[in-house]
Amino acid sequence: MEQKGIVVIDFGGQYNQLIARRVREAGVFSELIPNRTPVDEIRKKNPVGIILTGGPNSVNAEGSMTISTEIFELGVPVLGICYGHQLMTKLLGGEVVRGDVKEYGKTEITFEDNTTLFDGLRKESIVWMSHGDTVHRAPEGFRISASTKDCEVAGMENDERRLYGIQFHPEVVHTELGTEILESFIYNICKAEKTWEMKDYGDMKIREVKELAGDSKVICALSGGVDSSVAAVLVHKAIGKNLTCIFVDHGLLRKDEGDMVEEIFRKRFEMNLIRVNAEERFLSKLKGVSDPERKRKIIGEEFIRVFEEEANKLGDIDYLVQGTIYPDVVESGTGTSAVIKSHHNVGGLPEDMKLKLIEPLRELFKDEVRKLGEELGIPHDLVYRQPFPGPGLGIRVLGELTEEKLHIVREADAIYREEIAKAHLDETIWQYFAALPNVRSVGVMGDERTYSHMIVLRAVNSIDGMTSDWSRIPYDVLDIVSRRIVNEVKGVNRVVYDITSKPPATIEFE
Ligand SMILES: Nc1ncnc2c1ncn2[C@@H]1O[C@H](COP(=O)(O)OP(=O)(O)OP(=O)(O)O)[C@@H](O)[C@H]1O
Ligand SMILES: O=c1[nH]c(=O)c2[nH+]cn([C@@H]3O[C@H](COP(=O)(O)O)[C@@H](O)[C@H]3O)c2[nH]1
Ligand SMILES: NC(=O)CC[C@H](N)C(=O)O
Ligand SMILES: [Mg+2]
Repeated sequence: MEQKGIVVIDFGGQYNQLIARRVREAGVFSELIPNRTPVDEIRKKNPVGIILTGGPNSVNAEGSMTISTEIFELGVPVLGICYGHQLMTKLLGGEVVRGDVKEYGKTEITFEDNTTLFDGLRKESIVWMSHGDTVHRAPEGFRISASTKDCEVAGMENDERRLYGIQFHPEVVHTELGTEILESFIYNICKAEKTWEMKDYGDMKIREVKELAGDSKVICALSGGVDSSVAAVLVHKAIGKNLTCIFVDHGLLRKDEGDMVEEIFRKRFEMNLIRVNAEERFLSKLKGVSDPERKRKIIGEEFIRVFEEEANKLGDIDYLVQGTIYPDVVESGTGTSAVIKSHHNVGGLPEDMKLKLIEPLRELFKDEVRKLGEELGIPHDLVYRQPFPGPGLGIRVLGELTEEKLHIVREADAIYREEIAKAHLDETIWQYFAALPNVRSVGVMGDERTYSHMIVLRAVNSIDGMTSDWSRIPYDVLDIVSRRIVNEVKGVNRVVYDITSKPPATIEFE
């Protein structure tokens, strides 16, 4: 029987779809399936290998996600990653404990000599971790293949049974040898054949949209950002003039952004575009609300109400296109994965929504969307714009929004962006912005006491938005930005720079 690639079993981790994507990138078909899938069904798929993903549970907690031990008896190599590594340990008789020291983000690791999984790789490298539990004792028959300062069993293997466990995440780009390690599992251990190519994704989606929409009219939620621009161009190729894009100025955009988006879009694209100025209705709905998830849900619902009204004006419209991408989906919670934040376009949608969604980019990550955008002929500078979240400054002013705070963060952000561009750092930093925490502190300005707002600057390097590290912006640039913000933006007396990676932080603050 033909072997069908690598099955990735979902225990609710943040990077699960990323694992399947990395396997496909390596040239082997891969799909993500729920952990409740009966082992018999997995057997029928006849996989060449199985990967158990990470997840938010603790294997020792009651009711935590699990799988039948038959999975280890299929004669197919199994790689457990993070939660998967811990689960393999527990199910096979080893011991998992709450670690004294937890590891989040960048971690130095040492690979042992003569391992199978790390064969041919240098001994010391950097991996990305995100765990609180730790394997205290590997199951019988396993030997330790890697360790870190705080985690003795960071890797374990049992060649006879072809079972492998690793505590770190090889699927995230910040793990230095991640691709090599996954390829070692795929090719050296599973002996998979290269049969999968990620081509014609755009053509496939264009065909799907054509079939779905037929001759009917469709609207597209367009922010001027990367994802919705790519989605709009793709759908436009499928249905042409039947597409109308709707850009909402919700009063939470950056300085001058509304006019800029409108101008660029009208100049560069031949698509119908409606701009809706909805500042007042968004701000009045958000008045007095300080909980981040409440804010996200209010913004998500209000977006849809605006789209519904515009759809009614245009006549008979069933479909709404959104530039939703996979990180929006997984961070909003999928049932197995935890809710990290409800992205307005997924977890923030109202329940009583009438428009049906078309989301051609839903399985993709940011860097894949960019590649697709260039293939569709969208100019490089548009495709490589930095991301800006749909809820905008609404989640960059932490806690309750006021006109004053929005003004402060907008001005500070504009200065920051101007200086980053002057220093030619805008091409290399993935995303950078100012945020306003709900904190005041004491300062002394012109010999007088001040008690004013603090601005936080954030800049991160990432590829797919799933993990990130903070950018090492030269001190001189930070110095100019700080001085300009305090001098030019009234109501600010302190500027700090965020030096946290994701995980444990996220890129945005709410
Ligand atoms: N101001 C807006 N007006 C209309 N639709 C919006 C607006 N902001 C966001 N959306 C919709 O929500 C989706 C998700 O927003 P998100 O910010 O993740 O994507 P984007 O703006 O298209 O791309 P980027 O990540 O580059 O900012 C968008 O693709 C778009 O469909
Ligand atoms: O469409 C969006 N709707 C949202 O509600 C939202 N929240 C965060 N982001 C963007 O997603 C990426 C990952 O963000 P976080 O690390 O903050 O979760 C970063 O690029 C964020 O800017 C959003 N995009
Ligand atoms: N990323 C993971 O898979 C984490 C596993 C488990 N929840 C822990 O904290 O150790
Ligand atoms: Mg955006």
